[in-house]
Amino acid sequence: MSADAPTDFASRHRAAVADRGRLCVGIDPHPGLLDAWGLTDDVDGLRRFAEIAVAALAPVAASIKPQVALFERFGSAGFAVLEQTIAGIGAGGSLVVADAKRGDIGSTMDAYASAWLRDGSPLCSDSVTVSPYLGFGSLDPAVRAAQDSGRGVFVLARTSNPEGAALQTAHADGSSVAQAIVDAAAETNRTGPSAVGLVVGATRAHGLDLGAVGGPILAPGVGAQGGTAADVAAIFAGVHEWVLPAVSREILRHGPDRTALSDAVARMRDDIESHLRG
Ligand SMILES: O=c1ccn([C@@H]2O[C@H](COP(=O)(O)O)[C@@H](O)[C@H]2O)c(=O)[nH]1
Repeated sequence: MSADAPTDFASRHRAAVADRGRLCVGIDPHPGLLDAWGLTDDVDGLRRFAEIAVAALAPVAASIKPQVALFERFGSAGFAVLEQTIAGIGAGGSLVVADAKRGDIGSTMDAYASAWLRDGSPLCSDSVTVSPYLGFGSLDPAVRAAQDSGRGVFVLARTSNPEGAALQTAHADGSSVAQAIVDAAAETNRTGPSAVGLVVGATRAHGLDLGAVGGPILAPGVGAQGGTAADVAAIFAGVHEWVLPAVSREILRHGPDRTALSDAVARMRDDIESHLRG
């Protein structure tokens, strides 16, 4: 790294967590949540939902994860709201995890890297979720863009949904598919700026050796999917310094009242911190 290279993503993540605690709050504007917040299931409702969520969450959460699919369902107007949401999260002091789960051949992956990780793009975020199932090496353009800019990628390794197990726990060359992804992430972080995080669900034991990863581990599945703070502590024993639990519906159900939303963040964060320290 040159002297003027940006701070790497892992360091930025650690600073955010030291300041605000280990929690990534999702902005997932599901139709049912729009309704529960008294909003219409259209782009006006989406915009209002996102504005309220950003105002309540961005000043308090270490990271915020907009679920891209729930903006994308409104087409270009939804993407315009997503752009405003990403800008608002950054202005509020949270790191943005764009949950877009992108993955393609390398040449196309380069375009995804430009969209989500390069300066000047209206969707540019601090990090983006990516799928390694076209081969870990296909992610290289995104990894390089992240390394060059102090941004990050979160690579799906062992997802929180039950359907993931058949593929991710399959064995090849003496290792599970998920472990091979973890090892590739660890090697990438060992040999360059630490820009690669993992997605490992907090819903069940993963059976992975995560000790060498050297980057944040985004752990969705707490709350609506059944995972608890105690599960996070148990499932991620040995890597507590890196785990970043991700919670969407369990926080958002407290809206639209902003104080209730930010109080829910504080309760969840404190519950997780007390289990991880205990
Ligand atoms: O393995 C994964 C990867 C991503 N997700 C995403 O996280 C949130 C979870 O929402 P909850 O309301 O807290 O259940 C959602 O955006 C998923 O797409 C995941 O759940 N599992």
